[in-house]
Amino acid sequence: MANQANTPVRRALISVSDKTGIVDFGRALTERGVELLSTGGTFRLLKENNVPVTEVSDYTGFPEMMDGRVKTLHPKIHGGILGRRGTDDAIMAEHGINPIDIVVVNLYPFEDTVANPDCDLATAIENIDIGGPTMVRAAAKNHNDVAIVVNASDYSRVLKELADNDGELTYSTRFDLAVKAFEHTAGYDCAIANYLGGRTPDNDNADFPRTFNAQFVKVQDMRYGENPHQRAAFYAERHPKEACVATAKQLQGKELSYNNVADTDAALECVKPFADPACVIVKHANPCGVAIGADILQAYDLAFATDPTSAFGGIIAFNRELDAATAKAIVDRQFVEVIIAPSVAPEAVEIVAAKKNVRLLACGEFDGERAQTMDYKRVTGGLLVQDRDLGMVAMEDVKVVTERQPTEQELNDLLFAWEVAKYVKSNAIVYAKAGRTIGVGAGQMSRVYSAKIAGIKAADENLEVKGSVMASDAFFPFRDGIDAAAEAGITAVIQPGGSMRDQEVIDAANEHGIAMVFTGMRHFRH
Ligand SMILES: NC(=O)c1ncn([C@@H]2O[C@H](COP(=O)(O)O)[C@@H](O)[C@H]2O)c1NC=O
Repeated sequence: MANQANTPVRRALISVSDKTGIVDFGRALTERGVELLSTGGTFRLLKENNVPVTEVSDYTGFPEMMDGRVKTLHPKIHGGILGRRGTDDAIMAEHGINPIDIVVVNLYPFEDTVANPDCDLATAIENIDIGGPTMVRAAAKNHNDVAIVVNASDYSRVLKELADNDGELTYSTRFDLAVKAFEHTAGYDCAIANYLGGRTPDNDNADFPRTFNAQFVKVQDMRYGENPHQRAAFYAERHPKEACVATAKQLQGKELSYNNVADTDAALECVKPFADPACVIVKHANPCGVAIGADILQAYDLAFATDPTSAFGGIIAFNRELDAATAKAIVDRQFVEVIIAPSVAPEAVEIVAAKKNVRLLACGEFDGERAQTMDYKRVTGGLLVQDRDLGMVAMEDVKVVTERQPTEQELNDLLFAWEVAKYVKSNAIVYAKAGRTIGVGAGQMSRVYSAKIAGIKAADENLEVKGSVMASDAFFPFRDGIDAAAEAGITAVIQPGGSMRDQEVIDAANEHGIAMVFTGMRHFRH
């Protein structure tokens, strides 16, 4: 039966690696009359700061030994934590075990240790905390009577509650702290299993451990998933390494939906690599308009003009602060689900407020630097794990394979189109001219149809394909794609190359006077 009553805090065990705030917290506990027990380093720090404290070894009668491998692993400690008040009182008294009412522990910094490329196995193993998680789990299990604090950010909350409740903690706080504690040790064990599981005789592959252990933290429950009959929630990494939708600040608007999150991610990822002011408009995970400009207003106008039909209800991402003029252009012109930018000018916030449902997000600055994290894709019964596609060719990496060299303008447009194609679902064909998309063909099962669709869309919006360049996310298996491009007026092509029939494709380009470059890198996206 859960003990829903408040429980008094009379004795604390404090053993922390990260000693941030511990002196103040320990002192505040003693000022409430709480008796402190503490391990070597923590004990010394508290004592140096004149906080009354007893060393665990004095209490147990056993010294810390084996270079700290055994400090708190003693029945007088674990009995004091695990003993059920009211049930185990007699046995505790018989063995001189005093109840410990609050455990304050954070663990050896295993993840930080192994993040150092010079860390060897012996160092990693010494940084696997044993006594700490044992106490954390014991206290969390016995949350009926004991509180467990694993994070310095909870010190003030605990002190406030003790002050408000005459030195007692409520059941809901103890339960919440206990769940946090199990989440903490679960994450800790994930890191250990991943590290060691990438170094076994049968799996010497540090980046792909024998079991895949990950921890994500819930950001929000969602009304539904991709469709209304699917349940959904959004989870984030504990420490995302770059600006992203998971940590973006929502300044206004309705709650983000499942599809909003997915599409906002697609838009933000696509806009990040551009150095010039850029705008990406995404619909159903594909960019339907992308442009760079002198400023983001010009970029937005050009991106919108690619495909105003699809931009309706789209997601718009920028790589510069959203200013008032651009905000006004958007809200005056179109229905938009989400706008995301590194920051939003106060006047722009006011302008978007006129459309109260529009979700407005500020994700923080990004400078083109991307973290090499993993991408996951669920399949029935399994999980595909791969590097994020951060590969990108530079101007000097591309190889001209045709008789005609691309002009400087064509080369700039080719690289622009190539950058966009990377974020278009395969088969991806992008027509571009002067730093803007002219037509996007996405997600077709044959490359030639993606090219046809890019052309149809451009024609529908009265955009002239003639004089544009074309990017293809993978090689052309036959010359038909080049023939179709020539007919549409494409003057230059960028593609990975590598087809059995590359020569046939090059010959076709030469026949049409098209300049073609190979990147040697493919960008499928499914
Ligand atoms: N071995 C033990 O019995 C043990 N008991 C507590 N610890 C850890 O020792 C650290 C604190 O040590 P110190 O107070 O000596 O700086 C904490 O991270 C705590 O989780 C232990 N260390 C590792 O297992």
